[in-house]
Amino acid sequence: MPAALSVNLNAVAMLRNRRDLPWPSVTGLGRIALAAGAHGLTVHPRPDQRHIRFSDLPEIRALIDDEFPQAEFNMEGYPNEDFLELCETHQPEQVTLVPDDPAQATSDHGWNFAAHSDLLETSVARLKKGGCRVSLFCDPHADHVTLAAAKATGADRVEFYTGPYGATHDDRAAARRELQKLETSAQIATQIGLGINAGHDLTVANLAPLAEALPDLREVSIGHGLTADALEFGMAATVRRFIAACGS
Ligand SMILES: CC(=O)[C@@H](O)[C@H](O)COP(=O)(O)O
Ligand SMILES: NCC(=O)COP(=O)(O)O
Repeated sequence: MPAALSVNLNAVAMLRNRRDLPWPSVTGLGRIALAAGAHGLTVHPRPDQRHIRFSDLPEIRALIDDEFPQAEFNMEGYPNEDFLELCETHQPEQVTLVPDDPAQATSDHGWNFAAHSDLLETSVARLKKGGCRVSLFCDPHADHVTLAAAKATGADRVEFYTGPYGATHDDRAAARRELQKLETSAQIATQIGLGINAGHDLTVANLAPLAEALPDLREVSIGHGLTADALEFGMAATVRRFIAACGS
């Protein structure tokens, strides 16, 4: 079965937040993504709301419930009390717990599962009680001990952090080395019964080799590269609309 695509709306929200105006519409672009066949929508609301605002969450929940009931809402974040309460309120189908510090520009590493086992076990149990699937952000070179610690938290899946793979760009030898690490970790995860998600800096170019190397990949969440492509491939048609609006 091909990996499901969850479209991350953080980049759209960040663009929207440049002005005190309602466009680009986070929910509107979420609707376009789901109508085009995306399996779900991902948001990573951070405490400072610099991308997704907490006020976006009920609209996205309603979009899925009212128009795309088969789709999934995936909320990513650090499991502090505020985030856990947001999840309880908006009931995403999946929560991805990420070890982000509020000062971090973006997510750049997976959990140290053993060091944070108490926090993770408690959070996973609380979220699962509310009916969510729980995934934990995980380094791409995770070994058996690390993945066993992830499994021991009670989580359903891990999301492999693909930033280092994405950073290899067109260095094919480096990309192969990063893929090898992901492939090994993914095999261990599958053996011990953890589902596999992946995300960060994925693109059309690097997605196919990843999917081939990780046959059990369940879901990819993609925002930055997908939004960049949406701008690039939508630019010409948009310029034509504006030229037409300038008059003849
Ligand atoms: C968990 C993760 O990998 C992140 O990629 C994140 O959700 C991206 O968010 P930003 O686009 O806000 O950096
Ligand atoms: N979990 C990763 C994600 O949602 C999107 O990451 P990116 O494509 O914006 O790097």
